[in-house]
Amino acid sequence: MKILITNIQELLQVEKTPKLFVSGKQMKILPTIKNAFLLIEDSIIIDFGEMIFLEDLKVDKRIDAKRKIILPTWCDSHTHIVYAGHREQEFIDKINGLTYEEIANKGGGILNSAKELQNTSEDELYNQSSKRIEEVMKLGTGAVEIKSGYGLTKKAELKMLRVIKRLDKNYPITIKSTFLGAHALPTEFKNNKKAYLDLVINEILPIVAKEKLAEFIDIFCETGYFSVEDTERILKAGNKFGLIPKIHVNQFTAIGGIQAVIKYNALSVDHLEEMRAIDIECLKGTKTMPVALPSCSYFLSIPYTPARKMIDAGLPLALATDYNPGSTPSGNMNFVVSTACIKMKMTPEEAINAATINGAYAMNLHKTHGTICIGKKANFIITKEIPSYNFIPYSFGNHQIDKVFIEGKEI
Ligand SMILES: N=CN[C@@H](CCC(=O)O)C(=O)O
Ligand SMILES: [Zn+2]
Repeated sequence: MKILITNIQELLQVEKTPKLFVSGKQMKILPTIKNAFLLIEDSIIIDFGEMIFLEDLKVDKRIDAKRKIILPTWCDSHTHIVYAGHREQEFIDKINGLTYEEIANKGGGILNSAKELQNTSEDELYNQSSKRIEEVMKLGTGAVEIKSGYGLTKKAELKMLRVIKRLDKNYPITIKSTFLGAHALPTEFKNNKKAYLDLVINEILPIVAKEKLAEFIDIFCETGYFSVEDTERILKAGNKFGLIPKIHVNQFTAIGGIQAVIKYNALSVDHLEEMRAIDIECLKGTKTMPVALPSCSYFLSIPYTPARKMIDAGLPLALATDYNPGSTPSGNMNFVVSTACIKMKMTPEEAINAATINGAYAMNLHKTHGTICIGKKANFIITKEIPSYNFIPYSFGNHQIDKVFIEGKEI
C-alpha cells in the first residue's frame, strides 16, 4: 500500500546517504526540507522531496499534512520498561530526604522491584509492560531497548527476557533486548558477589545466548554495586557468546568504568552524570555512543550529563528515557528532548539528533531507523500545528504529536 503525504511544512532529519551517527559540531546540523512530501510503501520510506518536484503519482492513500511538521519517531536506546508494580513509596521517602543509596540500603530500590517481579506471573508481567509499550508508542517512540535486571534469579531473569521477546513479536515498535543480570546483588548473595556473578555467567548467560533472548549485555558498574573488575568479567563472558556491551556507568561515581568497557567495543556507555576530563578524553575516536538520561537526573535531583562539554569536545551523544520504576518512572522522549535543551543546554537540533539518529545507532538500528531515508522504516511523527521545530522542546511537559506512524501504519 502506497501512502503519499503532501504539504509538509518541514520534513526533519532527512538523509540521502545513511551514516552511523553525528558527533561534535555535526550535531548542530539538522537536515530538513521545507514544503515537502513523503512517500511510503507498506512499512518502508520510498521517496521524499520538495513539493515542487512531486510528480503525478498513483497511490492508495493521500494525506494532506496541512503545513504540519514531520520527523522520524524517537529512538529510545535505554529503558527498563518490563517491570512489576511501582515504587511510589520510595518517591515519598525521597521527598522526605532519603537518598537513592539510603533507600537501597533499607531494602528498597532494585531489590524491591526484583522481589515484586519474582512474585509476578509471566502473563501478568507482560500485561503490565504492554501498557507502557502502548503508552510510549503514542508518545512518538518507534524503537526501544529494554533491559532485564529486575529478576536477579535464573527463573525471573529469563521470565523478563521472554516478556521482552513477546512484546517485540506482538507490537510494531522495534524492541532490542539487553541482558542485565548484574544489576544489583541479591540479598542472599550479600557476602558472596563472586557466587552471584558465577550464576549470571555460568547458568543464565548460556541460556540467554542459546535462546537468543538478548543482543546486548549490561552491568551496573558503580560504587556499591559492581566494580570495574566485575564489569570486565561480565563483558568477557558476554563476548564469548557474541553479546555486545551497553553499560550503566558513571551515574554516581567515576571509577574508571568507561576506560574498561571501551576495550570491549561497548556500543554505548549510559548515564554519565559524573564525567571527569579523562572520561571524555578516552571516548574520543571510539565507536562507543555516550547516552544521557536527563529524566533520571530530573527525578533523582542528581547532576545532568555534561552534554555541552562532551559535544564541544567532539563527541556524539544520544538521549534516552531510562524508563524504570525507581529512578525514572517516565518513558516520555518529548520530555527528555525538552529537558536536554533546558538543563543541558543542547540546541533543539542537537537534541533531535541525539533522540533519533544517535539513539538508533545506540541500539544497532542505524540501517533502519533514526532518519527519513529511502529504504528505512516508515516510522514518523506528524506534529500538531506548530510554528517551527523549536516549539517541540520549547513546549516542555506537553507533546506536539498529532499522529504517529510505525512501520507505515498509524497507531
Ligand atoms: N542505575 C541503575 N539502574 C536504573 C535504576 C534502577 C532502579 O532504581 O530501579 C537506572 O538506570 O537508573
Ligand atoms: Zn538504566
